Amino acid sequence: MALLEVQELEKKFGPHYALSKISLQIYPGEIHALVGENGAGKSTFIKIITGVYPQDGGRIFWSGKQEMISSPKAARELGINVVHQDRHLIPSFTGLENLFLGTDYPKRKLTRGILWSEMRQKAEKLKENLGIEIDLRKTAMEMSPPEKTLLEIMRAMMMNCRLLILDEPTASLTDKESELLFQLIHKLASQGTSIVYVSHRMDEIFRLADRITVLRNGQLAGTVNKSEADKEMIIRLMTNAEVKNSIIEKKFVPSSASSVLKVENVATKDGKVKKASLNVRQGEIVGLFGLAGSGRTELLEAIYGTRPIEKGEVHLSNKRVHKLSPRHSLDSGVILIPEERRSDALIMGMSIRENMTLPVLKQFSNGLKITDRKEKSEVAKWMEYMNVKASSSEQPIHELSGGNQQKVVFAKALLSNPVLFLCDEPTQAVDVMTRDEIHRLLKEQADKQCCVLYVSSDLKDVLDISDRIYVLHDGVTVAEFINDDVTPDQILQICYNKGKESEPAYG
Ligand SMILES: Nc1ncnc2c1ncn2[C@@H]1O[C@H](COP(=O)(O)OP(=O)(O)OP(=O)(O)O)[C@@H](O)[C@H]1O
Repeated sequence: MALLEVQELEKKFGPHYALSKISLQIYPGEIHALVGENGAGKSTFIKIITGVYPQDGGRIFWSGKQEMISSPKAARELGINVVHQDRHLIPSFTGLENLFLGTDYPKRKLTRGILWSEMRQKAEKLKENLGIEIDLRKTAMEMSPPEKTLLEIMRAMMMNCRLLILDEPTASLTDKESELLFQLIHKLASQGTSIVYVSHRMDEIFRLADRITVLRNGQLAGTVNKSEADKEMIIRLMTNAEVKNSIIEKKFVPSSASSVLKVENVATKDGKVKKASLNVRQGEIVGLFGLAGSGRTELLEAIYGTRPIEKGEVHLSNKRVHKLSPRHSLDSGVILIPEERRSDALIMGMSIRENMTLPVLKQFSNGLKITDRKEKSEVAKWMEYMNVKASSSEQPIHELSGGNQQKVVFAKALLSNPVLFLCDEPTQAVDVMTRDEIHRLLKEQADKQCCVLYVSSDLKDVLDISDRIYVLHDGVTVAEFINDDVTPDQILQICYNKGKESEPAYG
């Protein structure tokens, strides 16, 4: 019997169906992947079965019994837990405190004092059962992304989870860290826990899933056994179109080409970047790869001017910048596409149009007022170009799916005609077609004599797009490769062999 069965599930936002007559079953111990283009309805489905949204139609059965999942608490009581991309941990709490969050701490009968030793014992037992090595004395903010994911999975299992939903769990993990996470997922499934695995990364889906459900425009495009499917078939189900294989040609930009960015021995005040040196030339796409905690985001922030530097020099177009700041970067045509785009790149209360044109309103002014027509036609052009799925440019940005928000961030960046893109995980959470689209677009920009510094935790992503690659380890740039015949292994060897301290925390 299915653990979870939904029949003809529906959800409407205004006149628009986000989900229409979805029926599927999840069996005990099954790893079930849920895939679909950005805006296909995956998050809406998860929100309904975890009690965040009420359904507008259809039925939900749990172990054969019809249920109304009216709140997240009701979902947890049934045994349904979700680990989100935006992790739900309290940063200043220790691992142990976070683990017991939302549960009744065990207390002494008379004094009501918390029984920490009992909590520790329970946590240790769970760690042993799951084969997890993690230091629960660390606070959540001291933990690396894989450690946080583990902690959330442990927390779910603490609550007797029977259906664990993982929403893009590998988004900021490297291949090796992901591989270890997969082992844990298999272990959970073999112990009887059902897994719903949401991801845009096809390799992982085929590596992990028993069955794959594809959503398209809020409808069920199909559920298939992995053994009977291949990537092309899944993409066809997602898009209803033939697969285009786009390979980005790498180019060799000679060292005599004019330098747009030069970073020399930069160290940040907080010590996250210790000694970084690199250069990016006109027309070039340069990848920056490192494990979680290597300082890749921090280096981009230092260059952009949001993370103070203590030592070293940054030169833009051969001029040393003495006072790095976001204002100076914007004025110099440097754009940062941040990893935390929801909080750092978009204003959730504003519309798509307002978000896109806010930094460049001057472009649309005739000296006296903003010319609406010009603004709207530019916005429409970029929305079409980026294939943003929305009811209109006036739709509030918070109503868009995660991937469509990412597309708006890109469109906004393009509107300001940058000379240098600093991209931090730009393809995170976007579907495979949009990933190719973003690559193509950056390539086009580079061909127009712009240039790109590209950070991604997905090594394949870096190898697919970059002309040259720097490797960052513990805040230090330790290697540089021309991306002609360099292999993923060569790069990972450097990352892992440079220091044992960056070993991921799995047992
Ligand atoms: N609160 C809301 N108000 C209005 N429309 C919404 C709301 N939440 C989602 N939608 C719409 O419902 C549709 C499905 O969105 P959903 O977030 O479920 O997609 P998704 O498959 O999870 O996409 P992604 O891969 O980009 O995260 C989209 O068209 C989205 O704009």
